[in-house]
Amino acid sequence: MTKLSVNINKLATLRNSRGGNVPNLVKSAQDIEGFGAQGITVHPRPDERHIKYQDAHDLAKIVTTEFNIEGNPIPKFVDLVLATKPTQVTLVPDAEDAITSNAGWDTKKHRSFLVDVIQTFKSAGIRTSIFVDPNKTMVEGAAETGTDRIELYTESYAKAYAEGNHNGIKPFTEAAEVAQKVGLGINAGHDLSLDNIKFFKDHIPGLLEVSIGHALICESIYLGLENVINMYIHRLQ
Ligand SMILES: CC(=O)[C@@H](O)[C@H](O)COP(=O)(O)O
Ligand SMILES: NCC(=O)COP(=O)(O)O
Repeated sequence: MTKLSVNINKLATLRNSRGGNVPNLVKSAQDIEGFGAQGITVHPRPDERHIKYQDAHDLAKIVTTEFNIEGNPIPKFVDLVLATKPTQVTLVPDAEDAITSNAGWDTKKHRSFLVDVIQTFKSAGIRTSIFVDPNKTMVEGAAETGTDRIELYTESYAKAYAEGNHNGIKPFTEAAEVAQKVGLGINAGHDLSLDNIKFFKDHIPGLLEVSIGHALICESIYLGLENVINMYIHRLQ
């Protein structure tokens, strides 16, 4: 079975746009779990443009499924993860000014840095995953860092699939086969959606978990519109 971890960054974006606490992230996470999701993901960025560091503390107290914190392991992120002790930390090499994550780790170049930081998290009992492109060398390099899992960066697959090109899955299937050979668990994420998730799942052996945020929240808004508009109309009669 592949677990669904819902990334709630976008709910925080919405909340922050008005100040205040609507939508309430803690209640949303509890409801998302109640609706069947098997995990909650957050990706606090250094500027706290959506998830605030305090959100990670608050969520750590109430998430009963798998709590996954993603981010670039700068010192204050490392401290946050060690203080909140999520089920999993996913290391992402994103620049401070990146709009969203846009590349996986160069696991060869950053090997010794990754070995150290992964050891720090694993010693604290936190499962580790590192964000990588679907590239054989990078996946083999990931195995040398001591990480438990990799997260395959799926943007290129999602883009190709949206353009009707199903060959975009090939490097991901190959990367997953390499990961299985070297004993790494496999997660995936970025731009996965209701449209592309089934084909992805069907072609990735051993897919343990997907984290999905942007599309899932957009789909929820769109698929909820009719219901909510009808509720307003009913109250206005
Ligand atoms: C790591 C990853 O793939 C990202 O998709 C990320 O978690 C989303 O971050 P933003 O919500 O800031 O775009
Ligand atoms: N790790 C990927 C993630 O958490 C969500 O990415 P996206 O669905 O917001 O692109």
